[in-house]
Amino acid sequence: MNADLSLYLVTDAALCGDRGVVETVRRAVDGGVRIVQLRDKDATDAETVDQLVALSQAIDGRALLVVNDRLDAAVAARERGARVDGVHLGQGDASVLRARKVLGPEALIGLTANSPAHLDAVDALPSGTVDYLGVGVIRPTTTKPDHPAPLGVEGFRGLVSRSALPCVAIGGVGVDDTEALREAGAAGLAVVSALCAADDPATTARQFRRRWLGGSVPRVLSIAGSDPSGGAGVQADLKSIAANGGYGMAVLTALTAQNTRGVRAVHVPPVEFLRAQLDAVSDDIVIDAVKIGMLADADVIRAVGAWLDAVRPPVVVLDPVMVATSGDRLLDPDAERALRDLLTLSTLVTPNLAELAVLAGRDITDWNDAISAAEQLSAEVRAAVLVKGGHLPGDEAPDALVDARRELRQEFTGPRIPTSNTHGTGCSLSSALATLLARGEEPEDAVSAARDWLRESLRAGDALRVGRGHGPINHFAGLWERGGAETRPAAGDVATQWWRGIAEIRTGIDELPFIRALADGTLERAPFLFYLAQDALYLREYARVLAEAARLAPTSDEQAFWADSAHGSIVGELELHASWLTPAHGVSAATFAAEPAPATTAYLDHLRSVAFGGDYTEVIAAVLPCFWLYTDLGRRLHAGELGEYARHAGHPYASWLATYADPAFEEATRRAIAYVADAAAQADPGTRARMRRAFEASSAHELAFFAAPMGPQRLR
Ligand SMILES: Nc1ncnc2c1ncn2[C@@H]1O[C@H](COP(=O)(O)OP(=O)(O)OP(=O)(O)O)[C@@H](O)[C@H]1O
Ligand SMILES: Cc1ncc(CO)c(N)n1
Ligand SMILES: [Mg+2]
Repeated sequence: MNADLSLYLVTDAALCGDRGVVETVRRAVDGGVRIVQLRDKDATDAETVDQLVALSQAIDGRALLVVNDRLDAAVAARERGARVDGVHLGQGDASVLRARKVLGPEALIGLTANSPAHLDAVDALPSGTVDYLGVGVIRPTTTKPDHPAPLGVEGFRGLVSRSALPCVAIGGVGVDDTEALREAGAAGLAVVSALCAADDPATTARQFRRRWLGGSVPRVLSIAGSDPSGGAGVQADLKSIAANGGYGMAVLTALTAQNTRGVRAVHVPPVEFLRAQLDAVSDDIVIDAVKIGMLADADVIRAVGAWLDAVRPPVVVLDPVMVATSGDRLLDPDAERALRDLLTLSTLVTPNLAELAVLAGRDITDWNDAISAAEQLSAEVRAAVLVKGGHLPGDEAPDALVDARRELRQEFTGPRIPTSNTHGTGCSLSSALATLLARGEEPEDAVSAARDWLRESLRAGDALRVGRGHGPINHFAGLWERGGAETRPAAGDVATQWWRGIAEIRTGIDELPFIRALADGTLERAPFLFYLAQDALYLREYARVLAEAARLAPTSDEQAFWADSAHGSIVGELELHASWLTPAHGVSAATFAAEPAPATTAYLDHLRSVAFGGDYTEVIAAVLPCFWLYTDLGRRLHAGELGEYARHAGHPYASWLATYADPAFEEATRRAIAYVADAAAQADPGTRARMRRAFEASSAHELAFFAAPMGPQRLR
């Protein structure tokens, strides 16, 4: 069996807690877990059968399901209609020979092995008895009380090198072990605590996936029609996949005779030949994502559906191509109905407005309508839906990502690019998304990165001069414009873009009563003290996050810089206490040692969750607004831009104002911006999108933090 063992979840009911095993598994599979092992030593056989039935429903074929030890329960669950793919057996459990006999040649059978003697015993079995080995434990772990001495990565490497079978590393495996274990020869990571006890198993699973695939190239298959003019169909898909860093493959559903002005003819090869293409790819190659485009007719749809059901790639992006940009129908009405069944096998569906109306079975008259139709469709087919606003009238080209299961509803807006060269935008977008999702990007980040890339490609389309109708986009604009293999934006452009992106937040800060009163000298003592006390609480924790940035820094310059900044924050915190806790100010220690306000807690939670994720680039993006917004505000206050009185020597808080207009602080901010912008410019598009999200979230928290001293919370 050509199973993808890369991310293997082993359940532990106690660690799943109130969320329960079923919900934990559902979310972990959403995030890219490829194989689930039900392991519950305390459950009775009858309970195990019930759990297998429930898990099989939650997994819904998206990952493999095996059970630890309980061969009879596996058989009984199969009799009740559950899809149980196999068993994992320990050295002391039922014989693997018996398991193979009972479950059949297609079943997945795993065996625990943690010594050379175990490996020799496996070698002595008839070939085809065992599919993979679980080798561990890697580190000491509490989830297996009777575990043997930990192997560590080197012990694992030694055992794996002697094994002819794929080996999954198990026992105390955390996200930070990913690269070392992959490099040591692991076929996958078996994870218990890190996933079962995660806040959100989907996010953690994606983290594992990103790290596992880090540096490697995702293998992305397009199942679509051919457009000989090269702007749409598999031709566009292969270009998009390549432009977004994937290895592209293509299975043809249909050949069209079309150009930039329209479709002249369609030829659909026999469906047996489609099946032969699909099997040829999946029999040999692990597929990280599938993009589905034009499907021609109901037979083709059913063949693709059956193949998907058997292979279950981790990411399926379905672009329900029904009508070409030229207006030509690309699917017959019978097939439009069959298509709905395929949606339930998808991760993400990307209809344009007309397609969404057909799929949701209702009229769509405006953008709000479109979003609610997308929500309805998402709930019905249990997939995320990206509704595309490319065909809306007006100056905006919005898209909206909705996922009813996650109650997610996020809009992406941007000015419409003035061009008629939009042939194949839908194909290109969906393949870019498949590629980014295959790398484990969060769906929101994938959409944001794919849109940035698409917009750049749309802007460069006119210069291609292909055809006299709706011409194609330039998929490689980013690559070619900057010469050679350089696909990266300039650091300066990143900084400008990010700063512009928070313009509304900056204006919001300027307009706060607190800032206005600070600028014109009318700020009262109570809100100012409230602010300072919260700031002292904030700075202490902020220093810890800066220290984490120092810990993760790739160069000693950066390490020293963040460590200095951490030091500066602690000193700042102490100075705040020292300068205001004086009889002259009449402030008691009790007033100053206030409880954190909700805005403070929210900001710190955000910073800590980014720091806990352990990605240097995101941590420095998250700490940047605290430098940048303060320097900017300090400079403008000092220059009297927000009110003349801020310059007055008699300003009640003059000494405090001076600290933020300090040239040394300004220099630190300049360096922080440079480190973050350089890192973002060099990062892959997904990382860049995550960095930007962390930056924007911190900026929004800054606004809320400044609002708190005079906000409704405070006045309550
Ligand atoms: N002129 C434009 N400016 C900016 N973005 C655009 C423009 N036209 C389309 N887009 C974007 O292109 C993507 C495809 O949207 P569209 O609604 O055109 O899909 P589609 O009709 O499926 O495309 P296709 O005709 O290629 O099948 C969306 O992200 C949309 O926002
Ligand atoms: C082959 C093919 N697939 C999709 C589209 C949608 O643009 C097209 N025009 N041609
Ligand atoms: Mg389309």
